[in-house]
Amino acid sequence: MDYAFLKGHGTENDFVLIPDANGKHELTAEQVARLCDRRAGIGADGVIRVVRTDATDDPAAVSARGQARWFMDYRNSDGSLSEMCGNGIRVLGLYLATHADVDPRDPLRVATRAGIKELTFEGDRITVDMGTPEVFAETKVEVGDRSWPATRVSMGNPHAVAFVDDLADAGPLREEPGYDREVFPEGVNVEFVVRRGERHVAMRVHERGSGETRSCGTGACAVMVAASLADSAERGTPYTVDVPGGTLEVVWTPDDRVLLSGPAVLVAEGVTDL
Ligand SMILES: N[C@@H](CCC[C@H](N)C(=O)O)C(=O)O
Repeated sequence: MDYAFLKGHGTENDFVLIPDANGKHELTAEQVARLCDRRAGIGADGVIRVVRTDATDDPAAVSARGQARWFMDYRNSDGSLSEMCGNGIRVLGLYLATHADVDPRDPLRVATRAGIKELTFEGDRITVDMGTPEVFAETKVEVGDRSWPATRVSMGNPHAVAFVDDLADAGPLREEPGYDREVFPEGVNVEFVVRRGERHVAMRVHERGSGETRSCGTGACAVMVAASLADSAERGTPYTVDVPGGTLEVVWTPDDRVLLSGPAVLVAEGVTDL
């Protein structure tokens, strides 16, 4: 069956969007993997089904009815579900502001599996209020025979943030880094970070369910939280987070919310039967 799609990215973290206002296109894991296939499919780090909260029975959408009109049904490229995607939700916001009756002069509330998030638009920059981070006891991550202590942060989805001497230390990241499966029974996104200057870091990420990607919005937030704690930085101090695909800005506000800002781009739209 043919259905519409769009392709977009946020700092080169790329997504296939499936507009599904009326909830007619439930996706299987196999379908998501086909769409994300970079040779036989459209190619992406993940798929976002854009569905109205009153048109799906996903519990996160059901509980957001009356507070958010749209739900981000996010899948990693292997078909697995994730709670949250910081770049994806900004691309979804751009799609709604350009293709639906969403006025970008107003804040937009979007339901996710990690709760309702609010987006604000400023030209081609979109900011998402990611809510309050949770920081847990230190853990560790491994690549080959190397291992690093890591800060465990939840941005609604799980992250382990390791400060390294050089981003090349993580190697080609073709395989999933090692981590404590008791701490992360549902897998984890692993970030490798170096300092670039004051309140300025650079990272690489191995995403749960997608492999190494060129950016990760929730990952950038987790990295900023870990760096800010290590720096004992005053809340409200903006951090610049360089990712392979661009640059993101992250602020941890005095009222304990993490704001993620960066570009979002739509590059194509069409019809597929994948
Ligand atoms: N790229 C995303 C995160 C996508 C989900 C992640 N792989 C997970 O499984 O939690 C972002 O921009 O945050």
